[in-house]
Amino acid sequence: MQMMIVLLLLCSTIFITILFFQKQTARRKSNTPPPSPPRLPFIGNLHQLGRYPHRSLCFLSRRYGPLMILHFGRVPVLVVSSVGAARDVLKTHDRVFASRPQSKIFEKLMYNGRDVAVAPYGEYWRQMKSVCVLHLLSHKMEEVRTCCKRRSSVSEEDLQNMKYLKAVIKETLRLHPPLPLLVPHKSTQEVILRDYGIPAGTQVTINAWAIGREAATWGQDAESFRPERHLDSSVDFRGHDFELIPFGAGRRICPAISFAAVLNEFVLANLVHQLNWRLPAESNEVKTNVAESIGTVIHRMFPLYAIASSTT
Ligand code: HEM
Repeated sequence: MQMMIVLLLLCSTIFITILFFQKQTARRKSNTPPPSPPRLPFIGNLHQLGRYPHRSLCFLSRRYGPLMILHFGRVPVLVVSSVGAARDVLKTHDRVFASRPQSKIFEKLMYNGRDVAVAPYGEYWRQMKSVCVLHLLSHKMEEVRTCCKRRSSVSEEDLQNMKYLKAVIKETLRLHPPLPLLVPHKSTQEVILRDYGIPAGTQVTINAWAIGREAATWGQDAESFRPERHLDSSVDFRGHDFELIPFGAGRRICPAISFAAVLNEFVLANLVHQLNWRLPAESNEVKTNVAESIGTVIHRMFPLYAIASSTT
């Protein structure tokens, strides 16, 4: 009997000690912030962003890792640059990171910050988003469908079979996402991400451009435009596959994905089907130069001139 009591006491002491150490380690881990490149007074790391922030951040992430903290002036920003880290933020902790940072620019340009795209996470945003999806976009999609049916010689059934056309659109969005850093997110509570402590109120930037070019996912030819890679792959841009997130993922995903996909496919299919296309003789260099120009969204620095002629 005495032996049993001693054994029980011993087991509970071991158990309590393990619990204590686990708690201590978790506390130590949660106090560790993600790595940061050295910063300058006042401007922080702003000088390292350059003309193409998505490229500079991708370069920095190779040294500091898929989760790093940069300072935009005095504001700490968590930069997310890998498939796994994006999944952690946009899926595992989706609710925590579903808010938006507020800024004077958003206030001035986006209806006092009340536009659905920049509204903080909460009841107002929820209502705006459901209105947006249910009414505006479904109505617009119907409009596109009826209008396309009347004017187009490519039907929706035809589109289902145009596997290569869909692959071209996917490959374009992989290498050239119009919003390479998505729209900034903000955390609303403290969270531990891959052993790093992320305080509530942290601004988050997700580098969809870097993720779309990750060699570990896309192979050694990740930088090449090769639509064929999508023909036998189930990876899609609808927010389930974190390898391809030009529309974001999780609660803040672009509500217009279906609308934009249908529109892109119809327009491209009809342009190719109804017209013959050729390049002006002198434009060979421009044709291959896909340099980016920075604006609200990324676009070509050198416009592509092409000559259309009737197929009849
Ligand atoms: C190819 C076309 C498009 C692309 C690549 C795109 C991409 C995106 C991205 C990356 C986001 C932010 C996702 C995030 O924060 O994680 C977004 C949000 C949003 N997009 Fe789009 N978008 C496109 C077209 C459109 C169109 C045509 C509309 C409207 C008709 C639209 C309406 C919105 C709205 C309202 C949000 C904010 C959602 C929220 O904050 O809850 N988008 N889009």
